[in-house]
Amino acid sequence: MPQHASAFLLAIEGGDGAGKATAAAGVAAQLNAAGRTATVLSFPRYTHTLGGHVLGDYLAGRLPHTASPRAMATLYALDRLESAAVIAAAAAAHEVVVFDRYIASNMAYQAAQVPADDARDLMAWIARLEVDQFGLPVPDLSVYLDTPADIARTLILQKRSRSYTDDALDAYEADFALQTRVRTNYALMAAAGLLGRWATVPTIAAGSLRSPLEIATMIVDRLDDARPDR
Ligand SMILES: Nc1ncnc2c1ncn2[C@@H]1O[C@H](COP(=O)(O)OP(=O)(O)O)[C@@H](O)[C@H]1O
Ligand SMILES: Cc1cn([C@H]2C[C@H](O)[C@@H](COP(=O)(O)OP(=O)(O)O)O2)c(=O)[nH]c1=O
Repeated sequence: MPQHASAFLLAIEGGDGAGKATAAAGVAAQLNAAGRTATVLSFPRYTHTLGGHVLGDYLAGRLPHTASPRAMATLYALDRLESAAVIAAAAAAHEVVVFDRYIASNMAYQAAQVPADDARDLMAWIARLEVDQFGLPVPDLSVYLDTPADIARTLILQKRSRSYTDDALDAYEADFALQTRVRTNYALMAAAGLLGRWATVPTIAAGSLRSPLEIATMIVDRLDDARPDR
């Protein structure tokens, strides 16, 4: 198996229904077709980790009470900590590891649950927890898929059924105001370069959704901009 000690870590980020899973799969397919080995890791890993199982129960509304944003952030971070060996193995065996959500999701979503004035502090707290304390790698590039909330909602409702809930919308997806704050947080993180380098990819052009192929191509172009020597 080829070893790529310095695999490029590409995080696909955005709100629910922004098209992340589709884009992540498309990017990996394009890279693999070009002979550049790539794999996708999706977070949360609901069925693989203890943290993921608990999160699935929470998102499906099966837990008896709400948890604080810091407690929730810790569960999501635990899911990644439990996956550290899987991340390392993927990075050792591929040139590019594509994350379908990563640490920035925790920052965007949990900071959307606190007053706006406290959002930056919570984002910094999560980055310290995951990177400094848990030792998780910072991505080489995070791509923010900028999909307007109304389009994203339509896409969510088209989505296949999920492992942790039979509902069409999970607890976060059903909260439209939350999705708007999440988008604001992503824009802030991308502008400030929190958690490393960012590129924003608008999924809408002239009022219509770009094709999955076009979106994947735009992301691969950003990846090559970030790593011009490869
Ligand atoms: N560019 C696109 N054009 C048309 N449909 C799309 C596009 N991207 C995603 N979809 C569809 O929208 C739904 C949500 O996409 P998905 O990639 O699962 O989003 P996310 O992972 O961000 O929640 C899926 O049914 C998917 O097939
Ligand atoms: C990975 C991650 C997700 N989230 C949130 C974003 C989503 O609203 C929710 C579920 O993630 P997601 O995998 O996008 O759910 P789905 O299976 O519906 O695509 O968890 C965090 O708050 N922190 C995290 O670290």
